[in-house]
Amino acid sequence: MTTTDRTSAQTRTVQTRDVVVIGGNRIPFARAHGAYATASNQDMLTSALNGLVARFGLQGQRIGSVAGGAVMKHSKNFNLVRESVLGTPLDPATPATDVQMACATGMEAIGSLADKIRLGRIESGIGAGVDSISDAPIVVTDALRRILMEANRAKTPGQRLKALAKIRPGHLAPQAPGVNEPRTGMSMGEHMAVTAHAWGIGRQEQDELALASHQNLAAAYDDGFFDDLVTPFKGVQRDTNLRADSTLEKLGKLAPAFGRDLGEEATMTAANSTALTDGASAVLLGSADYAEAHDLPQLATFVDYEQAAVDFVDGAEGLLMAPAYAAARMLERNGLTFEDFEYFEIHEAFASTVLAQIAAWEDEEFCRGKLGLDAPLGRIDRSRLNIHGSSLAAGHPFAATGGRIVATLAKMLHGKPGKLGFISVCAAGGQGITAILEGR
Ligand SMILES: CC(=O)SCCNC(=O)CCNC(=O)[C@H](O)C(C)(C)COP(=O)(O)OP(=O)(O)OC[C@H]1O[C@@H](n2cnc3c(N)ncnc32)[C@H](O)[C@@H]1OP(=O)(O)O
Repeated sequence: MTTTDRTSAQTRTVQTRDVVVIGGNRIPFARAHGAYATASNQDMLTSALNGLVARFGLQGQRIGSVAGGAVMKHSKNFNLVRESVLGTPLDPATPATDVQMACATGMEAIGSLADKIRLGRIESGIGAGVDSISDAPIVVTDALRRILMEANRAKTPGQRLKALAKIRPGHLAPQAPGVNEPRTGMSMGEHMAVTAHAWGIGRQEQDELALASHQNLAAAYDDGFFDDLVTPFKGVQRDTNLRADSTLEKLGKLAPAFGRDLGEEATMTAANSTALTDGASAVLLGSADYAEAHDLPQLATFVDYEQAAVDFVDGAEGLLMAPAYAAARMLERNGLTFEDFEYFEIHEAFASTVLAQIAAWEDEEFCRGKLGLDAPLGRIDRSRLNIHGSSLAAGHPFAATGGRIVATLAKMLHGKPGKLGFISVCAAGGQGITAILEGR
């Protein structure tokens, strides 16, 4: 495709080209405070990158750019991705960028790299993400922070002691880490409980979706689908959250975890919500020329992606509903409808997130009033949804989920030229990303 890029000084023609997904890799995801309790973000990300390097023979190569990040990050990890790259056999001249867009971090990293490749700025890129709940940074009180900074600036031992002597027991209370929205103080789960209730999403359908996620993921592992996508880490072979033996009956007995103030109408449990998880993923992208020159597979084309954000603070919209808007804009731009897609990968932040997005796309009033369409956006064929499992079963190490999804979908589309796959990932802050892949 050719586009004209006008600047004040000159007019130049920009040649854009296909971006191909070459393949992905991740470590198995592990429930928080479990198998990876002593692993850091850097340990996990380095391991996921090393797996990718080994799989595609990238040793010694200078990759155009590595972009990625973590949602929960220690301040010492200001250059997390660069430090992780330096722990791999990639050429140390490979630049790296830390990206952050909450649970859409991995998708944003991959999407922005795809744009750079499309424009010819780089030939290859690795989009990556990692998160550790087990190693979440613990924040101290403002008062203690100020005292420690003063002690740090002290020029003599006496000054340092004088500063430290100001510490009082009350200053030592740690601030517990949490997945709360700063503007509302509510957790993601509590926000989603409000949205699920507003959309009338029932307990049974949430439990069914959760059960299907576990069954599909277990089947995919058993069929060997993940043999080339997941490398063992710390002796773990499969995602530790996966429960192949779940039943609808067991799920139906669980007490509500969120929205308890709704009483009998509370529907969200530990099983139909994602578990707190540790893990990392990485995806290799390139121009078709790069893939050909290095004799690398071309699983799918990364066609397009779209960000959206909603105003959830005033309650006008659900916190995790931004992908509803991104999808409408992205489909319109590409002249597509849901009927054109072979597969749908919708991140299961909660079962109700998936179901509320689907309900919104089918709802005439929402689509006319909020999306500005003449009719509902369309139906999603549920037999094509998350067919190899998703976050409810695999777990959701926030920034690593985008890479898991892109690698899974690209592999599903491989050998199906022209077939399309749809991705939706919601994120904290009322944000979200959707994307389109096309089989090659
Ligand atoms: C943009 C986004 O992605 S937003 C999403 C961001 N992520 C989040 O907000 C994380 C949300 N999740 C959480 O906070 C936590 O996982 C919670 C609160 C839901 C649950 O936490 P916990 O209570 O520690 O969960 P736990 O694993 O102990 O499960 C509770 C019970 O449910 C049971 N259970 C959980 N899943 C299943 C299952 N699939 N099948 C059967 N039983 C299950 C457990 O066995 C446990 O039973 P027990 O009490 O008899 O031992």
